[in-house]
Amino acid sequence: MPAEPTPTGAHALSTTGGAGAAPQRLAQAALRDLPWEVGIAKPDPAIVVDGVVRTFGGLTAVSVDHLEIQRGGITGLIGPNGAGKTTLFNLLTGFDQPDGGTWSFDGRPLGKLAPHQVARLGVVRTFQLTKALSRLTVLQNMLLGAQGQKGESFLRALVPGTWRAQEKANTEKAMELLRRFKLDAKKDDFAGTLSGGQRKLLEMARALMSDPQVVMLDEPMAGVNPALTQSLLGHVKDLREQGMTVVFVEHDMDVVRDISDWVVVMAAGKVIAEGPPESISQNQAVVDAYLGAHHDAALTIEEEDRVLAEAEESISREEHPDDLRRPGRPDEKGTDR
Ligand SMILES: Nc1ncnc2c1ncn2[C@@H]1O[C@H](COP(=O)(O)OP(=O)(O)OP(=O)(O)O)[C@@H](O)[C@H]1O
Repeated sequence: MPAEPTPTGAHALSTTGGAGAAPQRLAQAALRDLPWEVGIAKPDPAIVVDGVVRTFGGLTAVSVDHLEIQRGGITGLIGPNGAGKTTLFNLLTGFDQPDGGTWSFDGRPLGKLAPHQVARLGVVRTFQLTKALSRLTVLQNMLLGAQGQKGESFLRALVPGTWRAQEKANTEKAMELLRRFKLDAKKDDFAGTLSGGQRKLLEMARALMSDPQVVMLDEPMAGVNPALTQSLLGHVKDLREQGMTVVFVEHDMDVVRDISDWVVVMAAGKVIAEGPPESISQNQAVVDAYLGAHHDAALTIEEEDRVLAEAEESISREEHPDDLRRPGRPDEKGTDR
């Protein structure tokens, strides 16, 4: 465990009140000086999770004892594949229900609410565009966002009359967002014709149609080319500048380090570490559970040797498929059985 910094900033925040300063700057300052402890209380939490457990058969996908997400900050959620990040997102936004536990936004319990109800309260998440959505235009997708992310019941939202009264205002808002995300020229294109990066931008823009206070982004940079990555990163930072609370799942540690004010690390369903980005690589539990196991980690010399030996073996097998008595194959030497 790293040495704990003195929590001067958090206390300074609560005593000075920071009159006139931007809320997001205060959030960042407060987070910077918090102890790096799992479950640590935040000065001004937007989301509080308590004892949330989700099992699938015998597998515990999520088991989070206590987690607070600071208002106005960007929190990165990382962990190896299968750690439970997406399941936690699903639970917090009403797309899945837990076996037990409670969670709240601004002190209001969010349990047992449907996704569009959670969205109406101000918490939205991005999710993969479905095939059906790809057959709607960019603008239609945006207008669906205004319906509070009903998701799969989008057909109902398209029935004339259910949204006509608000359509003009919503269209203006949608166009404004599309301009911001540089997608306005594509408003009449089918979403399915957009590139991966443009779809991510559309997802983010659509999430903003319901004026959220908390935005949860599930791998916003995945599949995005480097040119658009910078643009997406800029948009995520913009959300914070506008006072929103951002939680995002990401595998790319450079991205995590670049934009996170705070990082939460999950492994096997549990939060195993939290702290500012610079704390993460210093935490042995994280290195063991996450960085060491991660597919992006550089190979050690021993691993490289093993991979090379396996490749040579495989090439040799292809070149001499009939040579079953080749030396170096343990199962044929009769010694390893
Ligand atoms: N609907 C489901 N039915 C059965 N098991 C599930 C279901 N959803 C998730 N799981 C399991 O729960 C565990 C957590 O999965 P989850 O997708 O939340 O992990 P993750 O951290 O988001 O992983 P990744 O980084 O690969 O997206 C995994 O073992 C997964 O196989």
